[in-house]
Order: sequence, then structure tokens, then C-alpha cells
Amino acid sequence: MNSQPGQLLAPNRRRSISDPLSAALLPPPNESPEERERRLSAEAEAKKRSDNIDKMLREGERQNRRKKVVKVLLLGQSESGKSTTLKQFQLLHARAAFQAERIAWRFVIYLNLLQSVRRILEAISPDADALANGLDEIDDYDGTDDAASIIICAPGGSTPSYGTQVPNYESYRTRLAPLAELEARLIQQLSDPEDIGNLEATRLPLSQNHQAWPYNNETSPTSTGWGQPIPRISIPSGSRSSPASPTSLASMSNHQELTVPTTFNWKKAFALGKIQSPKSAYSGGELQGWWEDPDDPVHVLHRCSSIIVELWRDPKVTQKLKEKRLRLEESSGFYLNEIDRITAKMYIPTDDDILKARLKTTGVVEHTFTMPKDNEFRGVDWKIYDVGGARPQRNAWVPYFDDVNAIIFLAPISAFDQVLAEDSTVNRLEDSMHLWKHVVSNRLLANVNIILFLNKCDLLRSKLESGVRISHHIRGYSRPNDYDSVSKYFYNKFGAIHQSYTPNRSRELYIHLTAVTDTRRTQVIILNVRDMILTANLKSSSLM
Ligand SMILES: Nc1nc2c(ncn2[C@@H]2O[C@H](COP(=O)(O)OP(=O)(O)OP(=O)(O)O)[C@@H](O)[C@H]2O)c(=O)[nH]1
Ligand SMILES: [Mg+2]
Repeated sequence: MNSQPGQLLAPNRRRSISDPLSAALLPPPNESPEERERRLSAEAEAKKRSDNIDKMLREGERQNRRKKVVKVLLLGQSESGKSTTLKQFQLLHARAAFQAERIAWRFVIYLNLLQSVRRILEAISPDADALANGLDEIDDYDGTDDAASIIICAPGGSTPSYGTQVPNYESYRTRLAPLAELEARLIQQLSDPEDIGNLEATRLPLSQNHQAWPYNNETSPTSTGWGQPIPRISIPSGSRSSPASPTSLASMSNHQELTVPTTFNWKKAFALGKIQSPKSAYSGGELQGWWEDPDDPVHVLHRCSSIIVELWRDPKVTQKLKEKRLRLEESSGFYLNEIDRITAKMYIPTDDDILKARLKTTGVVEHTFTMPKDNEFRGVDWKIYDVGGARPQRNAWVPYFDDVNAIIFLAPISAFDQVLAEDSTVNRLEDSMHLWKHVVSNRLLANVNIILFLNKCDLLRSKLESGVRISHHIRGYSRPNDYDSVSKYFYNKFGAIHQSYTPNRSRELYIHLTAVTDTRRTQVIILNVRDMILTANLKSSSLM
């Protein structure tokens, strides 16, 4: 062994014989004095960097320990407006992230629009009428327990008359055929490509009753790329009022709404506004925008837009939808009033469009917002959990009850004449009241702040103004049929349930009449609610 300056490390070198890492770090055997100088200086520099990193990590840990976290759970039945409320929080506290996701929402909006067109075609189909005439009306539910007892179904019990025929039905169906392929394609693209073999949420069976879209052998694939039937989706049945049309009930039972698994980051995947089409020559970067990509969905929509407008404005179609009590304006029908804008080639969704876009949540999604530096609650992390509200999803809520600080419960009070998508024998308002009762009586939540949003007040108002009588749906309701009286009635009803069932009589309940798609009003409410929750929770945990 040569005698080199590096031999100063001889004791280590001896130890290194049995230590491969030390052996690897030993200086080269023939190290010159200059090389040694450079090595020692590099080692000193590396040590300094490593010490700095250690210091930063220790500081980070200290800060984390100091960090105040307030946890809020959004609860309520499916379509009550939980995810929309979360979007309002994002608009307030994470504007940049909201902006970054803007283009990705284009695909959901297109899909919502296609759902609306599909529902119209289904409603005006002569086959649907034939089927309806062969079925008994499902109209005899009479609630028996507490919350349910106020709900009754529409009086009468006679089968609604679906007299209007739409002579242009076949013509619409044929001319709108390209939308069928587009719908299947969009569903595929919104499904997790990593999860193709296990598509729980997006496995959408083909309707067996009738096909609104005119698939034919030439133009329409019969299976998706991975050998499943082409998935079909439907507008949420929330847009359908009770007494439900037997036709829609029958066909709805074979439809499911599109959901995207929480594991799939579709917003990131679509952030550039491109679809991931294998056929597309557009691989990003070369073109100015998606509108130059011939495979982008906008082109099919753009070509069909005038036919969609014609369909939506056809008086016979309007009459038919009315007869069938299909209120598309309560869900994605919103986009039908804006066809030219939505199907424009360079369409970029507005905040309002995104707030109205519907994508069902599965599982529980956590979002963290940090309070701005100029706020008195700076440094507080605000964790919001958005849950799936459909019945099969509700078991996932309970584990979050343990350490939650506040609950925002949403009850869509416009839904007094609607039924659940997952169980067409259950009135939506009745379901909301049951859920509310369970939440307010839960002992795990006895000390949790509860805020109630009586939501969809805009829809309640327009429904009442269009002549829907609340006394036809709620037994014993004898007040005027105007918005103020009805909303006050619900306000008192939900408040009384809390009073009767809460395990903590001193808990204050905060009730707001909301329309969470209305940004201006909702943000004022959210700011109030946010500060109230933060004050209450930080005080009680002596963190202020
Ligand atoms: N007009 C109107 N539409 C609303 C309101 N709140 C929510 N919506 C719409 O109702 C639909 C359903 O809202 P979501 O926020 O997705 O419902 P959710 O509670 O998250 O439903 P799940 O994810 O299935 O549990 C969306 O299209 C919303 O834009 C409201 O106050 N007024
Ligand atoms: Mg949701």
C-alpha cells in the first residue's frame, strides 16, 4: 500500500475493510496533494449543505407541530352541492389551481351537454311512450316514520298523459347520430387509463330498453377498446320529478352516472385541453390549441350545434318534456341555453360553467387550503373533505367523524318533488331529512360545529314560480306557495330536527339559505362560515 496524504484516514481505512460504504468513500490510493485539497474542500462543502438540509428539516418539523389544522367535512345526499361548495372554496383560496384546471372541465361540460341531448331524445322517443303505457305508475309511496311523514307523493295516481308526438323524432335521431360515438369516446377518456381493467366507477352498462342514439354497424363501435360494452350515461335523475315517468324509471335503472375514481387525476391529464386520442397526430406543442386538432370533440359538437338548438327550441319537444316533468334546467340543461358559446371552437369554460359542471364524487377527496398571509388566521391549514353522497358511498363518511372540527351539511330543498337516483321509491327531501337526523344525533359529532346549507334555493324559487304546488308533496303544508313561506318552513323543519335529536343542547346551529352556484352570494356566506369555524375551533383548542 502506498504512503499517501490520504493515509491520515488510515484508521477509517482499516474499519472500511468490512464496510462497503466506507470503502467506496475512501480517497483514491494515488491521490496527489492538489487532488486531496480539492476533495477536502468538496467534502466540507457537502457537509455544509447536509447540515443546512438537516436544519431546514428540523425547522419544518417544528413548524408542522405548530401548524393549526381545521378539518371540515362536507356532507349531504348526492347532487346536494358538496363538490360545488368545494369549488367555491377553491375559487376563494386557490384561484391559481382553479385556473389551471379550467380547460380540463371542458370535457365534463361537453359530456353533461351530451347527457342532456340524450335525455331529450329518450323522452321524445315513441318507443318510450309505448313502454310507459305498458307499465303501472310508481306513485304510491307513503312515508311512515318521522321525517318521512311530511312527504307525500303527488295526488291523483292516474298515469300521466304523454299525448304529444314529436314528428321530427327520427330526423333528430339520425342527424344527431355523431354525438353517440363522441359520448362513448369522452367517457373512455375520462376513465382512468391506468385502471381500465378495474373500472368500478365508470363501468356503465348499455341500456337494454331502448337506444336513444342510433348506433349502426358502420359508424358505431359495439364495444370499447377493452372489450366492454360501450358505456352509456344518463343525466342524474334529480332532473326528474316525481311522480316519475315509468319510462324514465325503467330506462334509468340501466343507466348510471359517470363518476371518475378519485385516484385518477383527470384534471391534470386534460389540463392542456387535449384529448388523449391515439388517432390524433397532435402530440402537444406543435399546434396552437386543441381547436386545431381534428380529433378534438369540439368539432363534432360544433357541427351538431344548430340541430341541438333546433331540438331544444322545438315547441313539440318542450311540450313533451313538460308532460314528462323532465326539468333539464335543474341539472346540465343549463348548457342547452348556451349552445353557441359552449360549442364554439375556442370555447374556454367560465367560472359559472365549471360551477355547474356535474361529476359525481366517489370516495372521499381531501383538499387543503392555507389561509392567506394577510388574514388574521394566517398559517392555518384548512382541510376540506368532499365525500360521495350517494347511498353506497355513505359508509365511507364515519371514519372522518373522529377528528373533524366542523360539518357543512347540504340539503337541496328544491328536491321536494324528486326521487333518489339510487332508489326511485325514496323522495329526495325525505332522504335529506333522514340523513340530517343521523348526523345531528351522532354522539361522535356532539361537539362539532354544524352548519346547514338549505341549498338550491334558486331552483326552489323557479319551481314554485312555475306553479309546482308544495302541498301536493308535503302533507299538511297549508301556507302560501311562495318562496319566502316555503323556505321559512324548511328552515324551521330542519332546525326542529336538530333541536329534537342533538346530544348537545348547547350546540348552536347555523342555517343558511344558499344557491352555491351563485358565486357572489356564496362567497360572502363561505367567508362568514369560515371565520366562525376557525374562531370557534382555534379558541376551543387554545391555539389562538
Ligand atoms: N341551480 C343550482 N344548481 C346547483 C346548486 N348547487 C349545486 N348545483 C348543481 O347540482 C349538480 C350537483 O352538484 P354537486 O356539487 O356535484 O353535488 P354533490 O353533492 O357533490 O354530489 P355527489 O358527488 O354525487 O355526492 C351540479 O351540476 C351543480 O352545479 C344550486 O344551489 N343551484
Ligand atoms: Mg360531489
